[in-house]
Amino acid sequence: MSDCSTCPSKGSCGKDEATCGIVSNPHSHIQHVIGIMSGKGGVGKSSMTVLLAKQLCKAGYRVGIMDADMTGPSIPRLMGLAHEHAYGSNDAIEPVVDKDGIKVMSLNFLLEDENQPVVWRGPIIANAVKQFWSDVVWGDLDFLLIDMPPGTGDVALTLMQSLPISGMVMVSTPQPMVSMIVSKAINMCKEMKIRVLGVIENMSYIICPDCQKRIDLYQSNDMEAFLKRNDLPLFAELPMMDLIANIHKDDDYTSDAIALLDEAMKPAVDGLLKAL
Ligand SMILES: Nc1ncnc2c1ncn2[C@@H]1O[C@H](COP(=O)(O)OP(=O)(O)OP(=O)(O)O)[C@@H](O)[C@H]1O
Repeated sequence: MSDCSTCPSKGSCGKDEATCGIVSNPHSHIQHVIGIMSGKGGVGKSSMTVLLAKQLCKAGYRVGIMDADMTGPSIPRLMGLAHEHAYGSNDAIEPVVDKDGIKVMSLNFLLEDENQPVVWRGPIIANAVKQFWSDVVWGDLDFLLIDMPPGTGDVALTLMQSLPISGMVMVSTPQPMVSMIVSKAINMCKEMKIRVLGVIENMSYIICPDCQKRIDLYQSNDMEAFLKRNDLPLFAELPMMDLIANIHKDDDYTSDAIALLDEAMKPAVDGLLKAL
């Protein structure tokens, strides 16, 4: 049964207790449920989910990731957990836990082979994603980050209607077409009465390997106007870097590369904590 007193969205939610369909797992106590959304595919939403989780974990928070991108689940690979499986009984599933203690649930952990496609109709996918909330034993978490499916379709709608999302972080890239599509996702959140907390601009620039100078990839960027139009803060700008593309092998990188990424991600974590 839904229970507003234990809900992470208590105080910021537009649903009413009588009609709310959120059924919490009695073994999960989650303080903040944060969705990571983009509207457009391929902009780095899953990568940003993983980077945020790693940074929050480094800062001492207890973190989980729900991979709700059911037809294109990439979190296991990005977390270096591609060969793991999740196990459980009839009504409880244990998440996979990574080397740093980040708890992860993805449909790929339930498939025999990660290359197996999920050819399911929308309502079945929607039910499966709801089970990631109700049946997974998340335990005590400060943050559950949800890697939302790309776009503003059926599964995104189900998640917004059925899960107590405290706020959404939008991921964009510096192209006008992307910000137009991300605007649709922002407007969807508004309609669903879910607070958009801020924006991470990914693939904003590259760093010259010789002089370490920042090189912006596009001459004109309408991000400032986009943020103003939507009254949103820019949490961080992330460079294109090999380490992000290979985040599952972050142990192989130099401390300089790790420090550079930490520095780029720090404002994103600070922005998120401030917005809550
Ligand atoms: N800043 C970056 N630097 C280098 N590569 C990146 C960066 N951000 C993302 N990538 C790479 O771009 C590809 C797409 O990233 P990712 O899967 O995170 O995007 P997505 O928005 O979640 O995609 P989808 O819509 O398919 O879920 C991946 O191969 C990822 O490694």
